[in-house]
Amino acid sequence: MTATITWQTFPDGPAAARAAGERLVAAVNRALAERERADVVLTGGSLGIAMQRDLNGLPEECFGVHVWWGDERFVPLDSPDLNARQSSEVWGDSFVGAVAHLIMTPDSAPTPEEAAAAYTDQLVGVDFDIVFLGMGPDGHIASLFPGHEQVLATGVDVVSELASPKPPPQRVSMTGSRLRDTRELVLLFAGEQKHDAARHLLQGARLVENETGLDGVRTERLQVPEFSDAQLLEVPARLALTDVTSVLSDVSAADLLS
Ligand SMILES: O=C(O)[C@H](O)[C@@H](O)[C@H](O)[C@H](O)COP(=O)(O)O
Repeated sequence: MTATITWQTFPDGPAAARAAGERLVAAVNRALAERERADVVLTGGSLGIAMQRDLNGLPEECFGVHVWWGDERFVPLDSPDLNARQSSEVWGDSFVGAVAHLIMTPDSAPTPEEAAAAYTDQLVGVDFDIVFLGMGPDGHIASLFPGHEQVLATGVDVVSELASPKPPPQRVSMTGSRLRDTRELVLLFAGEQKHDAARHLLQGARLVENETGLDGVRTERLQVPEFSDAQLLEVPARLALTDVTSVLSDVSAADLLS
């Protein structure tokens, strides 16, 4: 099935991260108002962590907010590499009272497979309000890497990765189908080193709308084709392109397509 995605362009990575943080706050407040519960899925990486800093507008007490991680590095709880640790270190007073659903680490799970199975159990019946994903220069999202069979996993919510090309090698990741099953999805990336992957990401896409708001933010809408398994394996970030996806970046789609 084809999808129509939204693409917003910002002057730089920090500005895109701030916009992502605003999306997070809006999604939490809307979900709390509607169902007294909000389920947000965070990610690691430079912008994935930066967007969680200085959040304005969250309730002082975040009861009913459930925080999940789309992927986690399988490292000890006290490791500086742990995505959840990096998140909580930038939260400050945000998310007081929220439930943080940590993926098990080697402190409590003997293997990444067991951590993946335990997270699968926790996720039963959970509806995501918003999912955030970063993209690596190789086109990976979460811990779904080009050429790795986990990219095409179906009928399973969480997988393990034992040989990640991005250190650390052992990881746990939600699958493409679980990450796509959300009310809103934000794919966030910036920097020259990501532009090649972004060009590939948009292969076969067609620009259908283009406007610049009063705030100077350019918003484009693009139709993306249905991707084959081979195309998903080549650029796993294609999994993130759905009708509810907004890409927040420092480069416009038009520039990448030209
Ligand atoms: O744990 C991780 O490493 C991630 O979840 C990973 O998918 C990350 O989001 C991208 O690699 C982008 O990271 P950068 O923004 O640092 O390039």
